[in-house]
Amino acid sequence: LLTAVFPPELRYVTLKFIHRICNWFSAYCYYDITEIDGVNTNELYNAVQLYLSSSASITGNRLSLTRGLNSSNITFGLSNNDSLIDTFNGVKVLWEHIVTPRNSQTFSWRPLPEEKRGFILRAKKKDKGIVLTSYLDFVMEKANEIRRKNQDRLLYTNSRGGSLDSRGRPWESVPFKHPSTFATLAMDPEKKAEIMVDLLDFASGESFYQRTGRAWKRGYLLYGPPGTGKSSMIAAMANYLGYDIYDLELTEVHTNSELRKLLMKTSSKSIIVIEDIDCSINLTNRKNNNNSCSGGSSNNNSYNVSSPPAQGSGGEENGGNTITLSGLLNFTDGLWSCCGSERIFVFTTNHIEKLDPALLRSGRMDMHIHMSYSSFAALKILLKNYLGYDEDDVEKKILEQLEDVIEKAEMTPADISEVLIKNRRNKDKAVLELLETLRIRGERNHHHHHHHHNNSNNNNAVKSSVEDEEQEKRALVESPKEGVDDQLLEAKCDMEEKGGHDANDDEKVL
Ligand SMILES: Nc1ncnc2c1ncn2[C@@H]1O[C@H](COP(=O)(O)OP(=O)(O)OP(=O)(O)O)[C@@H](O)[C@H]1O
Ligand SMILES: [Mg+2]
Repeated sequence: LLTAVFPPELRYVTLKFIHRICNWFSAYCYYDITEIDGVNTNELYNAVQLYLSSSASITGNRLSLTRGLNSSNITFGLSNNDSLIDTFNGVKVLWEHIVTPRNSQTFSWRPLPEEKRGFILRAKKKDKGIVLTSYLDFVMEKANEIRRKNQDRLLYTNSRGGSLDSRGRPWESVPFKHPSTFATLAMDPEKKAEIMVDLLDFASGESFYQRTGRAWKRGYLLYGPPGTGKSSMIAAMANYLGYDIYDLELTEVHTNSELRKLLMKTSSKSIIVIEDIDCSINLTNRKNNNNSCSGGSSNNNSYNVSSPPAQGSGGEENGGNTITLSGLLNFTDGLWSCCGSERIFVFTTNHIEKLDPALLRSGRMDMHIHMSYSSFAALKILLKNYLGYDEDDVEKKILEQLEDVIEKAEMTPADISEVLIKNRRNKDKAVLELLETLRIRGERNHHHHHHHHNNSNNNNAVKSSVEDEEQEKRALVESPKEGVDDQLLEAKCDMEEKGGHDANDDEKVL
C-alpha cells in the first residue's frame, strides 16, 4: 500500500511519521540496552543479564540455563528473542532479549561478537520515572549482589614484592575457598553475634556513613595467642559478607608510596588484612619520625649512615624496608584510604601490648576483638564441628567435668581440635581424651601460676563468679574507648613518655 501511494523518496519519512504517531498513542515506552555500546561493553547489559538470572520475581516459560566451571549453582537467562515479565513495586515491565546477526560491513577496531545482542525494556509511560531511576538502580544493585554470591571470593597477595604482573597489577589473586564461617568458629556466642551485627551494620550502612560524613570503612584488631582463630575469623568475615581479601605482606612493601599504590589498586567490598602486625615489620615511631622530617636533619642519625638519602615522601630514610608507622596510619586513615569504599581493615597480633599506642588509639581500629583460649561455649561448638555432638550427646557428668576444667586448661581451639581430629573415629574416646588433656593442662597451669604471681588479667585463667564472667565478656568485645585496652594504652603511653627522651629511641620496634 505504502509503495503505491507514496513515491520512494517520501516513504522513509512517512514511515517514520507513522511510527511517531503510533508511539504517541502507545501507552509504552521502550529502552534499548545493547551489549556493546560503541566501543565499550555496556555495564548495564551484563547487570540485566545477571539480574534476570535471579529467580524470585521472574516469570517466563523459556529460559536458557548455564553453569560456569567451578561454580556451584545454575543460572538461567532469557533465550534468544524471548521475553519475560518482571514486577517492581507494583510496576510491570517486560524484558525482551534480542539477538540479531551483525552486519559484516560494520567496521570496528576490535573484533566484535558475531551477533548483536541487547535487551529491550518495555514499560508503561506513566511508570517511566520509577523505571529510569529506582528500577534500574535496583537491577544494578541486585546484579552486584548476585555476582558476589556466585563468584568465588578472591584472595589477593602482594607477595611478588614491588613487581607488577603482565597487566600492571601489584596484587596477585587466587580463588579463595576457606571453609571457615561464623557457624564453625568456636567462640562465645554473644561475642560472635556482636561481631556479626557489627559487620552487617557496616555493610548496610552506606547512608549512615554518608550522613555522618565518615569514610565508609571499619577497622578490626584481632589479638590473642596463636591458634585461637584469628585467621579463621578473617575468613569467616569474608565468607559472611562476600568480600574479597587482600592479604598485605608488609615485609614485601618497601616504601610508603608503594603502600599507597597497593591501596589504590584494591577494590571496594574488600577486607584488607595485615597479619602479625607486631612482627611483620619494624615501624618507626610516628612522633619521632615527624620530628626528623621537619627538622631536616634526619640523615644525621647513626642508623642512616649507610642508607641512601631520603627521597620522595618523608620517612623513607632508613633503607630496605622503609615503611613507617606514619605511612601505615595514612594507609588506614588518610585521604587515600577513601579511594573506593566499603572497606574493612583487619590487623592481627599475638602481642597487643607491643603495639604502638598510635595504632590502638580510639577511632583508629573501631573494634578490638580478643580471641581467647577456648571457653566452655567455644568447646561445645568444637564438639559439634568435629564430632557432630550436640550438648545432650555427651554424658551429663562428663559435660560438667569438661566445664569445670576448660577455663583452667587454657587450651586454644587449635589445640582442642587437634585432640578431636585425632580421635574422630571413636567419639566417646575423643571426649574422654580431651577431658584428660584438659585436666593435665589445668594442673600444669595451676603449678605455673603458683610459681609466677597469679596473673588474673591473663585471659580466662581464673573465672569463678558471675562478676568475673561479666567483666570478661566486656573485655572480649569492646570498643577501644573502654576497658582493658585503655589501661593498656595508658601504660604504653606512660612507657613511651619515659622512653621518649632517649636519643636512641628514634627507631621504635613494634
Ligand atoms: N575459634 C576457632 N574456631 C574454630 N577453629 C579454630 C578456632 N581457632 C583455631 N581453630 C583451628 O585451628 C587452626 C588454626 O587457627 P588460626 O590459623 O585461625 O589461628 P590464628 O589465631 O590465626 O593463629 P596465629 O596467631 O598463629 O596466626 C585453624 O585451622 C582452625 O581449624
Ligand atoms: Mg593466623
